[in-house]
Amino acid sequence: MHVEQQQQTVNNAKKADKKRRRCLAIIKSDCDVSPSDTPTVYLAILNVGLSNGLTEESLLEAAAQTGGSVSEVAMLTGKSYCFLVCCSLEDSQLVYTGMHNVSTIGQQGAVAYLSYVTALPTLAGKSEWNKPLPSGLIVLPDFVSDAEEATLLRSIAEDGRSYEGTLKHRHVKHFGYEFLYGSNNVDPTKPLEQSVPTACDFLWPRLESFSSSWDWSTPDQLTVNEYKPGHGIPPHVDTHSAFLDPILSLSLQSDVVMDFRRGEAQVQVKLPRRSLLIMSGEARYDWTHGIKPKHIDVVPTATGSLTTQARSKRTSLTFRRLRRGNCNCSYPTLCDSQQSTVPQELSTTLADQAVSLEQQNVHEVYDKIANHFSETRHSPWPQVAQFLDSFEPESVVLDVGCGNGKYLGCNAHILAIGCDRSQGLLAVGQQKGQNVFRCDCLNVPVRSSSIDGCISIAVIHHLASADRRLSALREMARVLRPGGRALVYVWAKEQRRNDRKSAYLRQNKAVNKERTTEQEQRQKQQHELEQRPQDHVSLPVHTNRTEFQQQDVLVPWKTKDEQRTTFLRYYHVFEEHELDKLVAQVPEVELTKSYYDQGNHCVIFKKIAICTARP
Ligand SMILES: O=C(O)CCC(=O)C(=O)O
Ligand SMILES: [Fe+2]
Repeated sequence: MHVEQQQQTVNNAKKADKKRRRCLAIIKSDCDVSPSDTPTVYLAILNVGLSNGLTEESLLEAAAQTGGSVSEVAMLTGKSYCFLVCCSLEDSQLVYTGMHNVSTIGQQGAVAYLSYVTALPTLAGKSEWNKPLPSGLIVLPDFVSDAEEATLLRSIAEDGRSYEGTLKHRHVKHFGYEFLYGSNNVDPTKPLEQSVPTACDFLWPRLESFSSSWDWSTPDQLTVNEYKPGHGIPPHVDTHSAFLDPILSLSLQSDVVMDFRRGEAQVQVKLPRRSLLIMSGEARYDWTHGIKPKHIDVVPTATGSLTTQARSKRTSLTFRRLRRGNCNCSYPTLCDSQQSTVPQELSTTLADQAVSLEQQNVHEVYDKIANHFSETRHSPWPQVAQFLDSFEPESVVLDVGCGNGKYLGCNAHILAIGCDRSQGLLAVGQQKGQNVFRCDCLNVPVRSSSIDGCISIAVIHHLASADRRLSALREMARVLRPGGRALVYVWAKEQRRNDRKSAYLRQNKAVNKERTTEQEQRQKQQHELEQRPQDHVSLPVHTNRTEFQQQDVLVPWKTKDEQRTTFLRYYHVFEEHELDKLVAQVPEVELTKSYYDQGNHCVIFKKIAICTARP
């Protein structure tokens, strides 16, 4: 190493040390946490936290890259630090060396400084445990004895005729009816040969005293889940139309912590070994439940402090009764029987109202938000830039729906022209001297078969009917010369691939949440009401940074000015292969590539060189 480089490394370490000391002083005064000179399983992550855009997911991702296992994350509202509990001292050391003064995390990519600390702050996570339980949720401790636990486990293990399967994170077995994970439902016409084992019968009389709150009837379906330490179950609601209320879950062999969520609210519930969980009413219908895939849980002690608890193998018995019909609960949000409009009807209504809906909730909105929107759109997506680079010099390439024209300067060797509906967005490009003109993507004033290439990035998902989306593709096909190529991006309904969230989902919710005061929240709701399509079909307003529940939605855009007005933009988010199928309906082109890129479905197609000579 050169002397200069050595000097730089030393300086860098000194600087990091100084910053770390400053951060440690803050956590000492904020929450009385002291550093430890020797390794502990508790790590303070300094300089990054909820206040500068760090998410639990991105922190866990960075920690996982060091090879060390983490059992708990404690994020503190409004703080630029947070804490990790590692599974062992070795894990803690791996995370420490892998991340200290190395990892740049959080929304602004700040460097993380790490320090071992003697304990978690008492306030961290503790408030998690002081929340009221979701209404309708009951945990009955010691519902079965040790001996009964053993009997139940034996009877379940002995049964060879039940339906078994292994999911990614756990082993399952069904009695009475098979739960089909593909459709998240049961087939009531196909009872299994083996019904719920009679060895479970002693449980039902014990429930009599509670049954006044529900229409109690003996369960006819049992799902046995076996979790090894580190296994979990993703947050879900048991399909409303599949099962009645309540749902019971008996925990055997190990304690575990279950997370209940409703919107932004999250409640952790400890399920002790041999306890019975009853989910009824709101807890059954309106909250999701799930178990994080961890080895160790952080749980409250009798004295109210927090401690860690290693999981062992856990077997849960979930007892349910089939519904056989539609659900008419009063919690429509998660109810599969009560989705706001039947999709077929909705698409017909949308088609009828497409022009005015697009006018009000696309064109007018983009004209109003043009400047702010443009500020947030500067870096070209790499695969789009790569497509533009694949054209020969002097090629003519049209960007349909070019917005602020960020792709027009990507390849200096081609002639890039752009068009857009929004005058406001075009003005941004015009100021930069770009070749842009105003038109609708359904009527592009360009001669047929005249250009070499086309791109259309995040445009046709703003068209409110399948016919109109198809027409936009036809228009691109028309203007391409034979052999010309087009690239189209649309937003995907699915914002997660291979267990990885798209950038859209990964962006921190906490930051936005913190900025939203109650007054702003009220204002937002007011604006949303004003911006809702007045004479239009009622579309759901999507919650940003969450998965899409429907394909046709209104997505809020909040301006940055003092008013912080919320505008609603109409989107049709695409299912997998939906775009491919549209392309297949355009006879002049062939699909050359179809892929998924960061929450978007993307296609490349080519105009076929049709022989037009007649005999
Ligand atoms: O393991 C548990 O207690 C819950 C299982 C569960 O939620 C399910 O199978 O739907
Ligand atoms: Fe469940």
